[in-house]
Amino acid sequence: MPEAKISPSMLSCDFANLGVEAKRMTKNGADWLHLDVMDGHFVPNITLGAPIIAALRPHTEAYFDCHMMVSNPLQWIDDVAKAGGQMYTFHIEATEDPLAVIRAIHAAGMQAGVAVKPKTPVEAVMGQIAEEVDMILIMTVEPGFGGQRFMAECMPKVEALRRAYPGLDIEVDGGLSMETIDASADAGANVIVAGTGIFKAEKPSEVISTFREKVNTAQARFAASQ
Ligand SMILES: O=C(CO)[C@H](O)[C@H](O)COP(=O)(O)O
Repeated sequence: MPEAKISPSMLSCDFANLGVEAKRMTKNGADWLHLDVMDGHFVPNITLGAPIIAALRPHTEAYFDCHMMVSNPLQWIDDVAKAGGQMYTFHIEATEDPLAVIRAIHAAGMQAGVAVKPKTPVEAVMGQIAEEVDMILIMTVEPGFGGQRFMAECMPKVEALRRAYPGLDIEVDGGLSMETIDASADAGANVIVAGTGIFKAEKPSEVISTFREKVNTAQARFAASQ
């Protein structure tokens, strides 16, 4: 049964204090840190890249969950691996040869994730791709910016994946909060990314522990029904 992993999106942190913010999240119970890499081409925004990941690496032992919103996913694999990235999640929409990208990520010593945008059908990552990746990310907003509305209409994709791949890590990202966690957990997601919902909360530790409890309860229910 895949366990809950809560991955605060550093997109919502104080970028002038990245190391302090990373430590604040792990102190509050975060399992992973979600690093949103944007290149200004795949999405209309620019955030951080390998040099900043490398600068952050000595400040925390947290697992670096790198979400690569870039138009050429092969280009950054070695840089991110050297910088200390551990999960390298690329977008299925950004490549014509996803298996080559997955294999290059594994060859660089990282885990491989594949992400799908809200309008991309889940079938695009099922079959051979799902069998080779370590995680599938179902975007619940259009990638590019934090603070957007959660798209519940993406939940059937999570349900279909969980039915087909009971042991797979399935991540959701975008608009996750105390109001939207139930829909995500009940659909079968076990890796929860939240920026605004955690960083802007009065008590981030309570949000993180609630997310974890809801995911683990839903996963146990799902396992019992198998
Ligand atoms: O990938 C992202 C945007 O592309 C962010 O991780 C995501 O939107 C998180 O922010 P929030 O929880 O505020 O929606």
